[in-house]
Amino acid sequence: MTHDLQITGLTKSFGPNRVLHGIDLAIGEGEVVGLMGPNGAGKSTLIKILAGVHRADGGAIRFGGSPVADLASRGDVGFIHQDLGLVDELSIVDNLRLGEAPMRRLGPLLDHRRERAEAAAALERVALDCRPETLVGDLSSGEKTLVAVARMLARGARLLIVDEATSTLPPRDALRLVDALKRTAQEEGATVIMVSHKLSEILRVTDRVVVLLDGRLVADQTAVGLDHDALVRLLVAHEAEAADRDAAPVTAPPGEELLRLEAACAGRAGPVDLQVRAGEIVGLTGLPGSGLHDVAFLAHGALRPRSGAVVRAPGAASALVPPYRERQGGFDDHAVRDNLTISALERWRAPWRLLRGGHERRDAAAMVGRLSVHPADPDRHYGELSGGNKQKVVFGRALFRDPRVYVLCEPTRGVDVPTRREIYRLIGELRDGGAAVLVVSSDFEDLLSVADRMAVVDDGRVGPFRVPSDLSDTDLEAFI
Ligand SMILES: Nc1ncnc2c1ncn2[C@@H]1O[C@H](COP(=O)(O)OP(=O)(O)OP(=O)(O)O)[C@@H](O)[C@H]1O
Repeated sequence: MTHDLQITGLTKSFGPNRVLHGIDLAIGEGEVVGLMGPNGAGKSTLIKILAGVHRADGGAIRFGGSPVADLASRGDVGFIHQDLGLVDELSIVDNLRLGEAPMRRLGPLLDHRRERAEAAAALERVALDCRPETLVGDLSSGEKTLVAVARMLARGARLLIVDEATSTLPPRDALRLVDALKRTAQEEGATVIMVSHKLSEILRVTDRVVVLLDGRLVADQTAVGLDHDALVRLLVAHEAEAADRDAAPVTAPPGEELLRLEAACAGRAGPVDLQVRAGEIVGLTGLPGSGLHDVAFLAHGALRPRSGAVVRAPGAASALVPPYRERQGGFDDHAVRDNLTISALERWRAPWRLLRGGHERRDAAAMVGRLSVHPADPDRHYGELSGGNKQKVVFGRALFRDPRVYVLCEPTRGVDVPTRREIYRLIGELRDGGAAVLVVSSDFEDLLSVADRMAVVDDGRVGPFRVPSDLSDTDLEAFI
């Protein structure tokens, strides 16, 4: 059978909220299609309908010419989400075989040799140079994603649907993954649908770009000849502004020191020496496992130093945007408003400890507007927001605390292009308002856009600082 996918007139509402307005999309065998669009556009909802998590209200899905309700539990379709469904404590070969009948030689004798040989062949298909006996827990996040892809391919997947799997990966791992997907399409004729906000990935590997906006398909065009600016225009539907890298000029020299780490050690970080002054944005980048986020937790005070010291100027409070909004982000069953204001309730306290509910509501609504949270309804449950919109709420919560020190981990993870710019602008505003800002991001493009000086964290230590505008293309390649 063929493995082309045809979606016609697909609709979906959550309560009164229509999220997909009749999507028509046909994807041919062997195509690599980038599915893009702003936060809350309906991309994940579409993928979740294909995966059988949600049921469409109307429309039809045909796969290989036959009508299907969804593509769940089909061997020839593989879904890759951020949760890869791998078991860290098992080897690669055991993970590849998980849920399958063991290979046997004769009677009860197991054929481990054949299992290993097949695992090695599966790893070769995704260009992962690891021994099949390696424990999955010892792999980097990118390597784990490649194992998940290898498992799908080994089970006969011909259509791979990849939903923001690269947003938590460092650049080098993200490139390995998208290149592996491209190769399976080119060499094996597999079809790939890839949801991503990362323009460079989309431009690197896709044949075609499809854009969703407010639940409607607003653009569907070949990626051939598409460059960065044209893609941005397609996404933001207006003239591309100056390249992100040119943003945020330094306005005033930094002032007093607000945060200092002195040979501080905690978790995987240390010893770290670092100063951040008022009116300055300091950027740190690094690979997962480098201790990057532990430096952030130390700086914020979420990790106590086991040796050395973390010193903040008297009265200088700190706010943290944590790196993993799924686990550390917010309270799913509470309103967006509560999630925004919870860490700063003192702002709205009246005498006798009463909360000025009206002021709180008004300010939360203004923050929802300022960060373009979609839908713009502070009473909506946080758990109902799309991933990128959750990220905006977590950012807004830090802004409400209005501290003098900000520690922002992965501040743009999963956010769309216009919001990424808005967040860069806000970070610039914090600096210009006299805050000390530490941006900790495995996406070094964040730092190129906002940081006044930046360094790489490796093996828990902070390397030499560089000014982003002084970095040559060779320096940038070294970052990737
Ligand atoms: N379980 C749910 N209940 C109610 N509304 C929901 C639910 N899931 C999604 N929505 C709403 O559907 C809309 C589309 O969300 P979806 O997650 O599909 O967006 P997205 O394009 O994937 O965004 P992002 O880029 O931020 O991940 C949003 O307005 C979201 O609030």
